[in-house]
Amino acid sequence: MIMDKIKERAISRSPFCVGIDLRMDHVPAELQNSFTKTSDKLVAYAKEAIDASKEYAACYKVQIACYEAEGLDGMVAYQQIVSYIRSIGEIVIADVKRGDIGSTAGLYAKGHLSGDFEADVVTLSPYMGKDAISPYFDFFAKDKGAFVLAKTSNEGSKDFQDLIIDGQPLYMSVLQKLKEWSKEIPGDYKFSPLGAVVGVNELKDIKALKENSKDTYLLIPGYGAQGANIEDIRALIQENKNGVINVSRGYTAGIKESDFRKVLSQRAQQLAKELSECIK
Ligand SMILES: O=c1ccn([C@@H]2O[C@H](COP(=O)(O)O)[C@@H](O)[C@H]2O)c(=O)[nH]1
Repeated sequence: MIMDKIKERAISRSPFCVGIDLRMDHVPAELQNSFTKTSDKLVAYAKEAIDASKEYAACYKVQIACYEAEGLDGMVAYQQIVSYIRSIGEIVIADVKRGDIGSTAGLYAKGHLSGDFEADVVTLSPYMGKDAISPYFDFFAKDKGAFVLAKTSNEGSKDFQDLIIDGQPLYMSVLQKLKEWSKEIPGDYKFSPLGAVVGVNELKDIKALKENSKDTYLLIPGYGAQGANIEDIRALIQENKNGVINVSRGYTAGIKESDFRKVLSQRAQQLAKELSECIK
């Protein structure tokens, strides 16, 4: 199943989850000048970034906000980038952070796990509870999955996620619910298709967190641009190597050199090397 596939690639390549979070000012001059349409510029740079990293990537994560911000043409780029990643046999996480009542969740599930915008995995918010998550289960039989926000990497994660309820932080209850709900998901897998997003930037009770995320596959954001380091991530990932690490801006942003292909390739290689330390 999907999380096991991501794990296999994390082991055989590296645990680098390549973030394709492109802003227009990330696109190098050569590509800016070669195309007129925003979508063509974004897709051209995305393909360069994907091709330069595919040897090392466990999976890709595409942040939909980057493309929504560019309007209709941005969404054309989003669609082409997501389908390009799948067309070359790579795994794509749609970072869409959805969460709504069941009937609406079913539509989001259909929209992002099939059809024009088909990805392999989506990110979801658990705030609205089980009926906002369970409509995605129907797609898990088709080798799809979801990463549910448990403890996010931003400072504001403490506002709600750290609230002590029944003697433990709320994010711990999210992890426990994911384990409970996973028992209802049929299929032959080691890691449930229901994974969790856990950032290490604002973590306190790592021991309890590890206890509650033993059998859950993790998507770990926050490395580099947001300040998380290798040691923090090493302390979170367990012996069963239960996680991938996302880097977005640290890979694609701020390349001024005309030889941007070389820089992408160097960065991909370097990030893969660094991040591999987290699962040694
Ligand atoms: O807790 C979270 C959940 C999601 N994100 C997303 O991950 C990337 C991080 O980008 P960087 O440039 O590597 O900081 C971005 O798409 C966020 O929306 C997160 O950072 N933290």
